[in-house]
Amino acid sequence: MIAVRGLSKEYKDKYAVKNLNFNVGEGELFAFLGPNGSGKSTTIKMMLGILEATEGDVEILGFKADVNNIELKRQWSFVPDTPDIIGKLTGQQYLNFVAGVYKMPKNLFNERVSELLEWFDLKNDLKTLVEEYSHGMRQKLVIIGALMHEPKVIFLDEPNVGLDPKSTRNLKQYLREYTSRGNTVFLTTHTLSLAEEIADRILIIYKGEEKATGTLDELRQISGLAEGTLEDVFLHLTEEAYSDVSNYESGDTV
Ligand SMILES: Nc1ncnc2c1ncn2[C@@H]1O[C@H](COP(=O)(O)OP(=O)(O)OP(=O)(O)O)[C@@H](O)[C@H]1O
Repeated sequence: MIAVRGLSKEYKDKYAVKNLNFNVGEGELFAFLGPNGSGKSTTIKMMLGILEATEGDVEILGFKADVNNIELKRQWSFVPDTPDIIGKLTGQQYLNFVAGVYKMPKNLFNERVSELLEWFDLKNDLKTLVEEYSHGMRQKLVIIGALMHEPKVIFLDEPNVGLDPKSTRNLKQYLREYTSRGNTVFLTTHTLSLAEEIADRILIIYKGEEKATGTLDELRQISGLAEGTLEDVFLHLTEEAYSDVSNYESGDTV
């Protein structure tokens, strides 16, 4: 479903992402984790064809990533880390607009949207202007818009930011059911418990480079923490990122 080969991005003389290689299979929920600034957003943007790679290739559903490939775009969608929607639309108008872009038949649209509105508890807010929505409500509306045409592949960049506990739980359950129907999820999150709960495989990126990839059990083996949580494993594998703080001595200027 997704194949990434030798993917790199260089800014001036610094690599934001260096030589990433991985595959994500049909029906797989793949979590892409890393500390702040490790290269996650840069990688997603290159995977979607929004940002040009310095080196390497990405294939989604067998096609080279290209935002202008409309046929391919109907088969994937993207939930960005900030839910920017035109505020002057109501929730219903936004969903109608997205359905038009994806050319969804009306009865399929009605069926899917009412199901998703139940899942994400937004059905009483559709007549409200988006500019009056809270952050979490906007996030849920973007998620519904991205899921309603049931794309074969969905990319979610920190989708749970701003969601309340019930919505986060519903999102987790929905994504599991979604992959059980053969669809593929590519997820970034800083909420390691969420990834631990639902991911089939996990890639940890650090300073632009792959640190480890595998199931949680495989990551435990790689890190030598047989009983560790994903948080233990993650902090161990990205130790330098956190131990930098302990190198600070009083009297140092920052
Ligand atoms: N336009 C740019 N010009 C120069 N450097 C950039 C640019 N965009 C990103 N970077 C650098 O690339 C690196 C990776 O950034 P990126 O946004 O991909 O990280 P991230 O893992 O998504 O971080 P976060 O978890 O904070 O969202 C960082 O060092 C960042 O400063």
